[in-house]
Amino acid sequence: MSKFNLKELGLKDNTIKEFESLYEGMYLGRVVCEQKNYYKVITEKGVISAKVSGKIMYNACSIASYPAVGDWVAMDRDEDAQGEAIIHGTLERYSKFSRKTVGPKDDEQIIAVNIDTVFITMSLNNNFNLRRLERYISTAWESEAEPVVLLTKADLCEDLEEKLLEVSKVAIGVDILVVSSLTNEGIDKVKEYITNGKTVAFIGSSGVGKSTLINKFLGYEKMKVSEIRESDGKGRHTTTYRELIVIPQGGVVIDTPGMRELPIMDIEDGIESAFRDIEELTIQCKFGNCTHDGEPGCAVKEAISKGVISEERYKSYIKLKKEAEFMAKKEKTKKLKESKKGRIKKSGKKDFVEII
Ligand SMILES: Nc1nc2c(ncn2[C@@H]2O[C@H](COP(=O)(O)OP(=O)(O)OP(=O)(O)O)[C@@H](O)[C@H]2O)c(=O)[nH]1
Ligand SMILES: [Zn+2]
Repeated sequence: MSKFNLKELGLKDNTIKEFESLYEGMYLGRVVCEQKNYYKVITEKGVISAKVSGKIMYNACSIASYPAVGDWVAMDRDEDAQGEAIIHGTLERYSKFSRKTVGPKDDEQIIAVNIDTVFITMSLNNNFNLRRLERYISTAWESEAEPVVLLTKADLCEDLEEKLLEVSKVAIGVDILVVSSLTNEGIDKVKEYITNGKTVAFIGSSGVGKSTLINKFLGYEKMKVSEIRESDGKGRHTTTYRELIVIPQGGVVIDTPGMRELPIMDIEDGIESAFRDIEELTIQCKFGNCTHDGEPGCAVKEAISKGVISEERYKSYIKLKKEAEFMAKKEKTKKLKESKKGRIKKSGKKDFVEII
């Protein structure tokens, strides 16, 4: 008898179609977590251990081509057999939240895939930073999941109205929720997104209260929560790896370790969506090739001088665009090199412990 209904775990019709056409005789599962190349995968019968086939390893172009938390994978061994199942393929992802790895390398690091909603979690005390929020929102739009801004620790905020106004100016077209795990304010609003067949991910800095919230949805303390010094808002990293969690009342949650930085990949489309206010203005500039740097009839400069758009937001937009353009160029060169080389071997070192 089946223990889990895969549709309730987020399986979509397109994935089923793809699976049936490509992986006859195999079975489907969803990656729960990954550590040192070993995967935990949830199937209809329960959670099993798995590893990728030699062929996947051989053909992998980068770490990002390996299965990630939230992926649907095709496996060949019967779930009741002893030992690990072998993953033979990853089904197409309908959304992917990723960043550039921290440090000098330009590799992509996948944070979560196949998510319907990405909760951009930011606390209303020390962690509050609009520029960082813009970075997260841009990445979230690029991911193809629906971004929702989740402002936590409302109980520690004394100027909520003001902060909400500021957030509403940068989170255009994005739902904004305010919660407190201490008073339970707003928790039900978050629950509305976590329903049967839906997958949500909590993303944000360390210590903003992601695990505390997830424990609330679970009804028990699954996720370790570390004490945080409220004086400077700094906390130890508690969540050390990404994990997919099935919520008993329905829905799937992906918890991710707190991020210190969010270096971006080539997310130009995401930036366009996040900064649609500025993008719309650029079309109104007198000159089609306006650089918004002092030309006459510049709608962007005019909006800034009138206070419609803040100078800081505009600078943030330019900075992100430059970063994304740089990454786009890098990606292009890298793809060219890869196609010449054929493949890249995965190094043994993995990124599951996220001290970043
Ligand atoms: N005052 C207050 N404290 C909270 C709230 N939510 C969480 N905290 C506290 O904030 C600290 C960090 O919470 P976590 O849930 O571990 O934060 P996290 O985002 O999961 O952190 P990482 O696992 O490091 O990414 C703990 O001391 C919590 O008790 C809240 O709504 N109000
Ligand atoms: Zn202009």
